[in-house]
Amino acid sequence: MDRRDGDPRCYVGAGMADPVQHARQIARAGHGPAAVALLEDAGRRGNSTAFAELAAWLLRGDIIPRDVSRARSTLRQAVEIGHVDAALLEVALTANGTGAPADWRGAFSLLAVAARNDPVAAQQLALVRAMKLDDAGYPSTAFDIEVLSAEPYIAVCRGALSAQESLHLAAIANPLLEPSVVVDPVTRRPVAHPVRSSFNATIGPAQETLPIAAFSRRLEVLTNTPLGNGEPLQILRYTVGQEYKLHSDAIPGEPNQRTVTAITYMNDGYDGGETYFPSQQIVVTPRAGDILIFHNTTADGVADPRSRHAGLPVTKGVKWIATKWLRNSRYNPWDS
Ligand SMILES: O=C(O)CCC(=O)C(=O)O
Ligand SMILES: [Fe+2]
Repeated sequence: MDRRDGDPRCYVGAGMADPVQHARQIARAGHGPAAVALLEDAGRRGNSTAFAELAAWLLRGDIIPRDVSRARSTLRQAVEIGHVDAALLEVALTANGTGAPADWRGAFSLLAVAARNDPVAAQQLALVRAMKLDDAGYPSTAFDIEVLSAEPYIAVCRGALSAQESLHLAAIANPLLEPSVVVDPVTRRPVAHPVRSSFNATIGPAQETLPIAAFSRRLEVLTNTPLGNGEPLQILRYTVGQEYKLHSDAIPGEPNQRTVTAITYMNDGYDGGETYFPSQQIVVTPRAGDILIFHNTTADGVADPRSRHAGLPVTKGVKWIATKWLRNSRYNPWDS
């Protein structure tokens, strides 16, 4: 590597071919402000990827300090000069209220604009158009809920996710799948553990497409829990032999407890994989589109051992679910 690689003066205005690569190099060498200046300059010259890259840095906060409202304005600049992925990211942040209040109608309009040129955006728009929603993206029709147990509360809502919506969730999650982890009770950090042998993907706020944002609002209604209390959606995939052994979704000693869980069965046609609550002797057989909702804590907020549950081993085929853990109070999804 050239000795001068770390010196920003060698790059700014040096006319090198790919300003994004150069900005990354400069940033890695510890010259964040020079890297930002390089991206801004390239963006102003019409390089939409440079603006999109800068917006990503501002959102992540790893290279330069996080600044979500500046990320939003930088993203706007990237979209204005035609960056298609930035357009979808802008939709996600507009709908979930990152850097500005959540604005469903604004997000829908942005997606409609993006859909004119981008088939991926067009497909997402068609999915949202097929939903029955109000002006804020909430379901405009009621869902029937079948209560399986009053105490602890365990209930099922049948047919609450369409096959197209399920495919969309799987398509977004598939490239993000990695071995599942659990929260370490001592360090509170995610760690691999034999209790949970599935693969999973976290759909963070930057990956939350408009169909997924609508789905989150549906879960808010079904769980009677504010949207802002939800952790990012987890998509889990279990192959033969994989399982989630008996556990509580509540986290020991956590002040902002996981009070409610919503598990959406994305497919069926596999063997095994039932969700089992031993203390209630309840076995829920997964059916594509059904949503299982249960409370993990008692009314006074402590972990309820009666809602301990397991995802039994899959014995044939592949099981896909979407799990939403909802907290007692607001949860910052960027913490995940
Ligand atoms: O796979 C299942 O049926 C249970 C999943 C589960 O317990 C969870 O995601 O918290
Ligand atoms: Fe669980």
